[in-house]
Amino acid sequence: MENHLENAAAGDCARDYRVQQALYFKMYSRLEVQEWLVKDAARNAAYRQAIGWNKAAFRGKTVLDVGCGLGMLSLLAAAAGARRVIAVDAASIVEYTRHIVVDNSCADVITVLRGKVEEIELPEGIEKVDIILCDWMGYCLFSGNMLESLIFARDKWLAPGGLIYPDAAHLYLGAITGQAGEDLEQWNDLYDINMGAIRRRCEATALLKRLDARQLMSKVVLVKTLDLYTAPRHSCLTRTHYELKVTRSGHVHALFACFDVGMGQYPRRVWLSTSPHAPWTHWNQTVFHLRAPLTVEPEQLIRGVFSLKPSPKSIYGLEFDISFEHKGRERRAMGRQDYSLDYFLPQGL
Ligand SMILES: C[S@@+](CC[C@H](N)C(=O)[O-])C[C@H]1O[C@@H](n2cnc3c(N)ncnc32)[C@H](O)[C@@H]1O
Repeated sequence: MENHLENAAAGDCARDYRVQQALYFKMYSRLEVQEWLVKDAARNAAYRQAIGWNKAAFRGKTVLDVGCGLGMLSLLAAAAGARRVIAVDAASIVEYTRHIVVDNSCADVITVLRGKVEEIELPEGIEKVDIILCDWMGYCLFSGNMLESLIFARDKWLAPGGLIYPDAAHLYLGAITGQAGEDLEQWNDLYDINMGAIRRRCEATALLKRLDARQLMSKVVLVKTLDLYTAPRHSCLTRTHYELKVTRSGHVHALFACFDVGMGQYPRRVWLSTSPHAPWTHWNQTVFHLRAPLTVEPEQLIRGVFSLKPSPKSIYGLEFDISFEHKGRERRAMGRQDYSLDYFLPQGL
């Protein structure tokens, strides 16, 4: 009986996994989602520069574009002189990518394959690739779980000494104050209505927000570094102590995370940053609201442990466990909060 139940549960999991994956690729088949990416000016400028400034690395090379979408990175690689580009994506949008490739006179260089990178075969005669391009980063760097697909492709096909774009990533944590009306207090009395239920939801959700650099109350600190040449599977798992030094007096309403990725060879290396100081990207910043604000002064410390792991409920989501401690002039505050980040909800899809 127990076995039967276990098998049924395993069956449910597998079905749920397939449903989630189908929804994920359906989302990426929507034009507005791809449009959002190909119109993200800061993101595109970084890829354009990194590939365009490193033409020598691409000339005559075989390139694999993992999750090619509308093929922008493949086209940049072709323009940089790649001999052959294999563009792979499981979303149906790639039927348009085939036309884009033809319309840009690249059909002799770029081959578009529709399928999951974990399931496709490379075209005959290609055993290894010299370069892998992959825009794998999700919200808070790791949501979307695409890093696993990049690692799969790297281990299977990247030739010794081959290159990955981007090949390095850093995740940072900082403290912010809320803009007027943006802190959680607003939900207690919104036009005389108690919306405390939303407040409680916000306290348990990692929210995607476009922060203004003037909201920063501390410098950011590094909580994760990744070298994509060596990163093992499940690299998103993180548990690290952090220490934020406050830079000015006021109230800290939330912690936030942002990331950057590096690509290209020195001295023509390019960094794509999602910091509030950098130009806006579709990744925004990820905000972790505190239940109660901290009253802080310059040089004081907010310290604690930042933990991140894949969501047990969603292949593409993340869960965070963040503790903090702050010794203010008047009182000592300590706390620990859990947050989840669902891949689908933030885009409202
Ligand atoms: C963030 S988009 C990037 C699109 C494109 N590279 C660009 O830069 O505009 C990620 C793409 O990867 C695709 N993708 C994600 N995981 C994949 C996998 N395991 N196999 C094939 N395609 C995948 C998605 O369908 C989506 O189109």
